Amino acid sequence: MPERSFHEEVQQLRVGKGEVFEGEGILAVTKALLQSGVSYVGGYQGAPVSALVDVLSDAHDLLDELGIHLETCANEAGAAAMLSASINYPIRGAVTFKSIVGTNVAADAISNLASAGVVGGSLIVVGEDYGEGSSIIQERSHAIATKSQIWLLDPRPDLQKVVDIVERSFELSEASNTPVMMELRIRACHLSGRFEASENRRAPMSKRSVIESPVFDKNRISLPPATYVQEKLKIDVRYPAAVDFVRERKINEVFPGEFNDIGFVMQGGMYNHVISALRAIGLADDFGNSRIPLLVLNCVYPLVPDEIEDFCRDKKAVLVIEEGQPNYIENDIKALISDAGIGTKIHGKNCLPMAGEYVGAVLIDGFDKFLVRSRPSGLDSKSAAVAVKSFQDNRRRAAELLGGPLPGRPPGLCTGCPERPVFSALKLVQEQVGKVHVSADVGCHSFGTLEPFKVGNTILGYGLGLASSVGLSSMMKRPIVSIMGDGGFWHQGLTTGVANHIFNKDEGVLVLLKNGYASATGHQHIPSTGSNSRNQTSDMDIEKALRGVGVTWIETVGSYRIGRMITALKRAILAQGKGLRVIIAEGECMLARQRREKPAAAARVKDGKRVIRTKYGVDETTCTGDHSCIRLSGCPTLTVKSNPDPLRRNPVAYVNDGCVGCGNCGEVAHAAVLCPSFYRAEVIQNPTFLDRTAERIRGTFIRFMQQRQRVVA
Ligand SMILES: O=C(O)C(=O)Cc1c[nH]c2ccccc12
Repeated sequence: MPERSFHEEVQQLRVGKGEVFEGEGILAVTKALLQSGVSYVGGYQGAPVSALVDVLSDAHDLLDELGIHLETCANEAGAAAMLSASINYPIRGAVTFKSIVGTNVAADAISNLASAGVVGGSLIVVGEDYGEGSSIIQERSHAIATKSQIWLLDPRPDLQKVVDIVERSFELSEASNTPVMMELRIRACHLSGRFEASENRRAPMSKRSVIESPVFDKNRISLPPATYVQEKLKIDVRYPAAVDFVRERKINEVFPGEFNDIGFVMQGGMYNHVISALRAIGLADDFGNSRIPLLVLNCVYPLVPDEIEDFCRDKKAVLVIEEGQPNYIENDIKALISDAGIGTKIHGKNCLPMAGEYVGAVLIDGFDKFLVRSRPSGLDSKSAAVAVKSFQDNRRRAAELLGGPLPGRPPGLCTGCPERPVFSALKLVQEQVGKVHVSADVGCHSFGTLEPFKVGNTILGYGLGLASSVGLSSMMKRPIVSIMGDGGFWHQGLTTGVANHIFNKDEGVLVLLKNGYASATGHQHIPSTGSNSRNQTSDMDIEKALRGVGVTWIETVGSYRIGRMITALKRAILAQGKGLRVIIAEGECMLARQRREKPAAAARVKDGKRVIRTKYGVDETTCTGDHSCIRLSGCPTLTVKSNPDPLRRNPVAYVNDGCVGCGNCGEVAHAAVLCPSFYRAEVIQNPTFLDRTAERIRGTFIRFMQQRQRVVA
């Protein structure tokens, strides 16, 4: 089961016309898709739109009733390719994935789709994973839209607006025969709110109302000479049609203010941040009314020239608020204003930083710079400056009180994670065979590159650990050890990594971490889970797939068996000349396992049944306080506490109550011949008569021995 279940929330997707829908951004998007009459939906999970894929999966009964096909895709390329259904047929569809990395994976299909053009509305909902909460490369989706000439919507984060923009997207797509992309930033995906719903619409063509005969149109094939015509169509027909639609349907919004000789033009997605920053310096009220006129671009590509000109014409200065780089929108607006012969001074990245998320404090600094440069009439520049200064003083004071920067908190593996012992083993085996280059991959295991393991020299993309090793492997003295999760394996790694490695007869070691899910994105099911998102069993198996493409050297080791893992790694590393050696490290994701087992154990305890929980601990009198166990583990429950011995000052290691009893700390201590201070305890709830009797006997014996010790002492 994925990390979050939306079984209750999806009931709201049935609400009808005039009813109020309350919930999260991603649920609102789903409802808007149903109201738009889509025939098919799909996607590949990734922050911040993982939960959108989960919502669609949890809503599969309703989707079925409406005749909507749902596909949980192998990767983003597969998801984008689904939109081909709308090239020849007037059917609407939507797919979702994260950007920018997911959009990169999808780029081939997006280019082909954009060139062929569509007759049915096609929407790509991208999670714009940019800024301080992001997990990936800092790039924008804007370039993807402009280079393929597909339209980019960036709705103001308000659920009614988001729903409206989804519905308009399909109309825009159909009016301009072009797929549309809608970017949702991290915070917008998880924004809660309400909107007035309308009825879900059944599509005229769907799996409940099938297409009688296929359409063939050679002009829709992406091959020359059609591709030459398609490029001309993009420029001469589709682009102007999109501009007209955006203008006529008033996709962008103007909010008047009182200081009319200045204004802000912003990406729609920036609106909430801008308003709260303005409010903090007294330039917006508590209801979100700005005193500075605003042009909010819910469509950031294409721009509507006359809208921009009309907004700017009577103003002496305008600030463009555009997050990330390069400053595409600002440069386009400068060109438009210059071509129109308008004298307005356009500011942007000269006041705001070129890179990084525009959080409140960043915006306030930028507004300050803009107001100083533009000197709007009627605004008491002193009062704004005073507000800005008091805000900046507070920040400075907070920094002083902290006395220094806060310690960094790199992400790490969860308590009991089956990947931790594998990284401990990889660290330990290098003491025996020498240092190896480790080619890391995307997934939870990418945290193996950070403290305390620091195992992993490069990361090149999802499922690309093995593929990225082959440029270097023939030049390395020792084999490269590549890492791949089962998520990455099915997303990309089987073909680009494994098959290609065998085909080229490359040398190397692959450690395949099989935890059963796409864990980092929220435990979505993958072929090696054993069932799909609808819980239909699947009989797909990594080992069979490996053998199918010609891998013969395969060893499966339980993830927590560090001694065995070291032996297997050593064997694989030393088997030079044997091609690809694969070690499958098998151990279910502990987070998923705990989510399943904890409620079951709690229910058994409640029923009065006997339940045993294993917990590890450190004998504080034996611990020397050198903390080598912590350096080889990084388990969040393995921490320190004051040394109870008044003669020793080093804090001792300590296992807190979060321990799930995976046994890694003890195994590591044993494999590394570290120290004998780890013990394993069994915590018995609802003990039986036998348990109590055994406990009494043990207690009596221990007390007897302790008394003897005191006598001897
Ligand atoms: O969900 C995330 O944060 C990820 O980075 C995972 C991910 C999903 N699709 C991808 C495509 C390329 C690289 C990473 C991912």
